[in-house]
Amino acid sequence: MKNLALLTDFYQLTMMNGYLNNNIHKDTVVFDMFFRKNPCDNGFTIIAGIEQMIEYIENLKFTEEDLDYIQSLGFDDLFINELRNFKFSGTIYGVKEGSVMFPGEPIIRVKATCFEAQLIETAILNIVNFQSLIATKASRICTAAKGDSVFEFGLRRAQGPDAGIYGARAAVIGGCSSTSNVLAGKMFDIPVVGTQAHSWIQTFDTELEAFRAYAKTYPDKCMLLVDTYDTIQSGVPNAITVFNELRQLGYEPRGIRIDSGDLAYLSKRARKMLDEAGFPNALIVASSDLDEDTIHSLKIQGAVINGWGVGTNLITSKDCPALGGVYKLAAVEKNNGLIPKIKISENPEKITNPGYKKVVRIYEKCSGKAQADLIMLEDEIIERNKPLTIFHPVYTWKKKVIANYEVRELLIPIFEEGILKYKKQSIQDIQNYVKEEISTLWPEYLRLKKPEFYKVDLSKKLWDLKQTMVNQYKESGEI
Ligand SMILES: Nc1ncnc2c1ncn2[C@@H]1O[C@H](COP(=O)(O)OP(=O)(O)OP(=O)(O)O)[C@@H](O)[C@H]1O
Ligand SMILES: O=P(O)(O)OC[C@H]1O[C@H](OP(=O)(O)OP(=O)(O)O)[C@H](O)[C@@H]1O
Ligand SMILES: O=C(O)c1cccnc1
Ligand SMILES: [Mg+2]
Repeated sequence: MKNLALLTDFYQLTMMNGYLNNNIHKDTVVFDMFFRKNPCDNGFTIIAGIEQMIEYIENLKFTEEDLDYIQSLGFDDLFINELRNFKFSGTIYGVKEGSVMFPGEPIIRVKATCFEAQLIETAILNIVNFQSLIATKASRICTAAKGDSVFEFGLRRAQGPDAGIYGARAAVIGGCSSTSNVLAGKMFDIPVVGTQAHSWIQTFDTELEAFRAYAKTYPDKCMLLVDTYDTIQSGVPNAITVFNELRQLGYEPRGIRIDSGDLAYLSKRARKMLDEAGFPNALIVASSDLDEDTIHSLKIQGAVINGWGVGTNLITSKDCPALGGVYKLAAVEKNNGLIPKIKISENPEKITNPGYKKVVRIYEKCSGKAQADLIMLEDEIIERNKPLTIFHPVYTWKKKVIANYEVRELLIPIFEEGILKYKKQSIQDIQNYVKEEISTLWPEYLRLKKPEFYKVDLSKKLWDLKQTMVNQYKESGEI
């Protein structure tokens, strides 16, 4: 990964310089990254970008050129010298890449000097927010496609090169089978696939010539774009002609792509024509401004489509263009102990959860399904042989007693005192992990429209701490 040391907001530098000036820059603090709302009103969020966050931290070093630039912004030698020796030496816990997470839960927990923890806020959010957004959008589209292959075709519409590259990675994590993006294919070992554009068909004098030329070059992977002129009158009949010629040469065609028109009607007609011509295995791929709603609707209409090429709406997450992950101070170290910190807000949902925390997922033993998540203070222990009572953090009378459960801690070590502990995984393994994670959720949380809210509760101890701190503030005006 390129040098991203300057990929931060200016105020992080001014605060770092201020901590240094006040000689508190080596004080340890704890920050949590979390989000408040699932993208696209989905029932969950898939976390992606953990490996890029790791690369960013590992490569975090200021070059002399960077330092010259920072100095030109008005900082003094003391600050520049401190930055010259910068190396991340803190501890980061986070969820495994591909985890399914919910609003309010710590996704990444940084314990580091305030100098270090402050610098990395912006890049962590930039990296993890975007990839998690696209992974979640991809998962919605793949859910609508019900197991059919979804091809990521969005590079030309992505918000710049990085979004195209990392969006393709996230799309595959979320369930897409491949990308058209060759650079992303190389960087992340993602399968790259493609058909041909209308320009290929238009370049030749006739559609039939164009199909023949393509089949000659790629006899064993011949997928033909049939909608340039008239899908039913010319595209599909010409494709069948060329498929018959290929078969005589001993090759089986791959199929056709339809990129415009009424995809339900055209796919049904095309399927019938291909079947009657003896090509029941020829695939029908559709593209054209698709998203989860259109795919869902096409399925209901009985469209006969085997694969879906999805570009713009996926790579830009068009209906929900940002995931609002935030990074909030939760504790500061004083006399070797961590003092919890809280951010008060008029909006109760925005009051942060104070303290050094962890998050656990509670699974029903018999079904293996996730029941609820519990945010707890790090030193709390669940006595696993006893029933567990959880309660709603706002409507506290809403209680649930869970017996026969298993518990899993979701935050795992990523860096311990600057040393990398996280084992990177192949993209295929991450995609499989996402599928496993989703399979632990009851179907109510998987609905694309109005999914059930998954329970994310606070432990009694954390809830008490939060109330005490809020009350203390309300009574004295101070924390
Ligand atoms: N049967 C269908 N039901 C619901 N939506 C459909 C159906 N068929 C196509 N669509 C969607 O309708 C939209 C049609 O787009 P548009 O009106 O731009 O025309 P087009 O068919 O793509 O033609 P062209 O590319 O020639 O302009 C696309 O978003 C497509 O996914
Ligand atoms: O529709 P999307 O989901 O963004 O998928 C990618 C689109 O990119 C290509 O055409 P392009 O949009 O460049 O031109 P066209 O729509 O005129 O075919 C392709 O044929 C798809 O239609
Ligand atoms: O290979 C394709 O068919 C393709 C690639 C990018 C965008 N649209 C289509
Ligand atoms: Mg288009």
